Amino acid sequence: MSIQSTQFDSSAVPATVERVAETVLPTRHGTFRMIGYRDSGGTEHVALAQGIADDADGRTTGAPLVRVHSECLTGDAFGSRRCDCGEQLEAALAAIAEEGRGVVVYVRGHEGRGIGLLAKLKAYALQDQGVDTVDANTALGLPVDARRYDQAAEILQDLGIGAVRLLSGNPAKEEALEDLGIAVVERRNLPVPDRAENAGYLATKRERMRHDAPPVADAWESLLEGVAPAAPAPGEAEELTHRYGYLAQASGPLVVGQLRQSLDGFIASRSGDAGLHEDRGDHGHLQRLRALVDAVVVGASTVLAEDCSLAVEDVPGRSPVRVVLDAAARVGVAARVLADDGVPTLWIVSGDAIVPDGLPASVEVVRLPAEDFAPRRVLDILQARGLEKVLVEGGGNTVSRFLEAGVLDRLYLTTAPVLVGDGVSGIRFSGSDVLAEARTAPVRRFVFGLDICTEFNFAATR
Ligand SMILES: Nc1nc2c(ncn2[C@@H]2O[C@H](COP(=O)(O)OP(=O)(O)OP(=O)(O)O)[C@@H](O)[C@H]2O)c(=O)[nH]1
Ligand SMILES: [Zn+2]
Repeated sequence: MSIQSTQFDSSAVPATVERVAETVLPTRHGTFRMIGYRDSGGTEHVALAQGIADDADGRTTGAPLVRVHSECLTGDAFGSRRCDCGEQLEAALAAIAEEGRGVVVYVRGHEGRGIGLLAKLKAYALQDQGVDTVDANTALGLPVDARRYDQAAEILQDLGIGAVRLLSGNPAKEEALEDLGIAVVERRNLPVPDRAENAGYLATKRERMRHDAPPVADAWESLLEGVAPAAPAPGEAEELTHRYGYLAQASGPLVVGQLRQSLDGFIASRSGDAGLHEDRGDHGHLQRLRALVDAVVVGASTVLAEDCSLAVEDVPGRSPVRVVLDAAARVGVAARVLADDGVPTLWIVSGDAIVPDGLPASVEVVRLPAEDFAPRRVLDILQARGLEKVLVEGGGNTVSRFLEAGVLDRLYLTTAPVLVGDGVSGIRFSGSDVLAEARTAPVRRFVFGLDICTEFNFAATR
């Protein structure tokens, strides 16, 4: 059953609003005019406005952004994730501040779609037992939606607004305002991601209350914003969410290692020829890892062998801060990791290493005692700079040192389908005489072209 319209006949009792107070409200989205109203039933409402009532007669030109926001104590004040109200309110204030123009009409008395706070909590209790939001109201003998919009319309009229671009996913709001004489020239959904906790509620709003379906969000863009889509589309979106969701959403320190080596465990030939990495099946995977971390760590030998830039290429995303571990300062000024390309670099060298003059301002030289290049120490330096998510990218020696020090939360060990026989080692560490002590952890396995990647989840073993 689809609920076709609000069930309250708003023409029955006019809700005359009276302007009672006006002040300013500085918020994290900038300063708003705040205008307080009381309706004839005694309910108090507020409007937060920027840049309106701009013509000589105090009328508002054009059609500003307007959010008619239904009071929701749990979502707006407590940040509840049962609904999306709090995030919609934030997004509306942000959108208005960005245009420098618009209004949020905050409608009190709309709590619980007009049934009140405690009735909403009772409805939540029923939903905890599996009833959806529509049937929960009905089971309580209450209307599915009892909201009226005449106060909001009157407030808009008081602010000289006759036409709006409405920030809402609810067509019933648009219809109600149109009926009350406000022209809705456009209606758009606020870009608020679905959360695992509110996915069911939002799905019911869409299926049974005519709310707009969300725009098909680009899963990768959401991951870059630190949100794993709750219901990614099957295919690539689902794969990326499954593979990188933990990394995108992590808050706090997280250290990921990656290394690509030949099937027999080498990263280059005896003479240092690293040609096996020119055409890597896991190229996209490496780029995505870089895009999701704050900093990427490499050893000097890798920089000397490959002159890599460590930048994010071929996928959307920001390049991480580069961290070059180079006790003897062997990397030359011409190296791409030291280039002035908009990406900061921490060049970690020993106390007495000689560093050339004329480094770009984007390169910070950090000096450590030569005997103190321990992975833990390096991570502390990064953390002190707010670089929490770290990718240890190479080479074999560096990744092995971080592995042996027990600081890797995950390791992506990728094997290329070649046998090198003898050469520069990939993962090597002191190990144990007892095979039962061999390093292991829960694993996931990914196929990237002809490469096979094994992800060790060491964090899960701690
Ligand atoms: N009765 C009831 N009310 C709810 C529930 N979840 C949220 N609400 C209330 O619903 C109101 C917001 O309505 P929504 O349907 O989420 O959204 P909308 O305002 O119609 O549409 P948008 O403009 O897109 O936000 C707020 O007053 C909330 O308190 C619920 O499970 N039951
Ligand atoms: Zn809510």
